[in-house]
Amino acid sequence: MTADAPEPSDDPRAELRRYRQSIDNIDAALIHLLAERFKATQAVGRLKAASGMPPSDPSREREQIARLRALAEESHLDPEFAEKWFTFVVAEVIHHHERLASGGDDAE
Ligand SMILES: C=C(O[C@@H]1C=C(C(=O)O)C=C[C@H]1O)C(=O)O
Repeated sequence: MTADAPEPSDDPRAELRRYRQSIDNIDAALIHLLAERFKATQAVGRLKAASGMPPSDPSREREQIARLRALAEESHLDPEFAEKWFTFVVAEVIHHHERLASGGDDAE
């Protein structure tokens, strides 16, 4: 995905507004993507709870981190940031899985 820079203008406030429209669209897309990701991970959590699998899978996470760091480098995004983002999200996922494993519901 690329966000084209708005045409430079002699009205910096208008230029700022156009950048912010792109930022708002990107933030909305990220929220939708995260919601879909959590739907998928909640389904995994229910499957694991029903079949006695542990909430976390460190070897899978290591593979994901290696993949995401490589993707980040290709995309000129800081790989450290990509890993921090992933670790933050997975911690929340595992928290949900632990709740499901102890018989809790899967409300967010
Ligand atoms: C979703 C899973 O459970 C956990 C959460 C992961 C994730 O959010 O990507 C990855 C591995 C597991 O620690 C899974 O095992 O696939």
